[in-house]
Amino acid sequence: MARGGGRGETSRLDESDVRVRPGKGTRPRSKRRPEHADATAAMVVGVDRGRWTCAPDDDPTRRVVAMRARELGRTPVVVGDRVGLVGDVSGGEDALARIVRVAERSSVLRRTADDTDPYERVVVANASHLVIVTALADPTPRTGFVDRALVAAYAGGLEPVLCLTKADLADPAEFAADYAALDLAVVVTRADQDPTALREVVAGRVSALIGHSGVGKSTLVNALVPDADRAVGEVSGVGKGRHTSTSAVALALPDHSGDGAERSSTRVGGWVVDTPGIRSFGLAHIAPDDVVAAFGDLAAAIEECPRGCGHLGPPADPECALDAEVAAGRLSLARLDALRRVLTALRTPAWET
Ligand SMILES: Nc1nc2c(ncn2[C@@H]2O[C@H](COP(=O)(O)OP(=O)(O)OP(=O)(O)O)[C@@H](O)[C@H]2O)c(=O)[nH]1
Ligand SMILES: [Zn+2]
Repeated sequence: MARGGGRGETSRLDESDVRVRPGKGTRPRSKRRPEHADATAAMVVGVDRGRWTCAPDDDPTRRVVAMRARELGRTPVVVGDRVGLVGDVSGGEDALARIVRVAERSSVLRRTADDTDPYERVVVANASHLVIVTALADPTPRTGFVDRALVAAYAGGLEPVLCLTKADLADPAEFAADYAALDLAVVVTRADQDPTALREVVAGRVSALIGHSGVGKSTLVNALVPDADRAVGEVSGVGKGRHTSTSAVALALPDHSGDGAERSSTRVGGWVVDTPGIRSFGLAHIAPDDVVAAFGDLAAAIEECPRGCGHLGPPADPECALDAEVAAGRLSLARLDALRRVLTALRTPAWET
């Protein structure tokens, strides 16, 4: 399921503190895995100044604050990471546990400050879906942002979902049509109606939500997570909103499995990771092949492309094998056009989107 920066290589691709040279893999750090057979399995739900807040699998409604065990060195630990905890995992007021293990990641959502930033930063690990939130109006939707988010999702092993908000202000048909050929789930929401379709997307899994300021992401998060209390319409950087508006946090969805009495008080119905800090994605470290690889059937086709093919077709890539796929009737032109528009985002600086 993991694609691109997925399983098996993520442990060496995710170093947030280390300079990453494009095109040259960093050496895998020798993993000293301490024998903490009794470690408590948990998921990281928040990070704040050297303290990680974790939700143990045996009771994900409990919150355990932990530090990183010294033997992990500077191994990055981010929201969504699956960790092993030892020490005081009671979750009591002054309790402090230690993270002794970080599992390999099945997906990574990365951001950089901009495309020239030499640092890659993983902000969310192990999310299966990336919900790209865009308003249909107020603010005007930007395909550039969506395309860059799609690249980040495909390359990081997340399944993208397009969430079009403020449907009371504009018709979603035209904007959605731009993406229809990508086989991507599109959900449409408006604040005066329950986001039922989105609930179904996020139920029982870990999803990351991203979107520009003002698109209505907090409104959605509050609808999905009744006690989330995300500040709506607050200007970032002012008062109480400031702290909550900068770092990713995983919020537990109510558990709707089983009915009534059967429902357990120690279960959650999935997680949504709100990412207020992410406004853009640095794509400098992503190759066109990483994106195409996310489209299973096309991965084999591009093996016929010349070396270094950017898959954009003529004039940039006149010998791209994807054109032959269209000619042979194995790929629709609409799908190829949509894919190429996303690939173009790789070549477009963030400030032009
Ligand atoms: N007309 C309309 N307005 C909406 C809808 N959803 C949210 N809004 C309004 O849009 C504004 C921004 O909504 P937020 O939920 O704060 O948006 P956000 O994306 O979280 O923005 P930040 O808090 O800046 O990150 C608020 O004034 C909301 O009331 C909608 O479906 N329709
Ligand atoms: Zn090609």
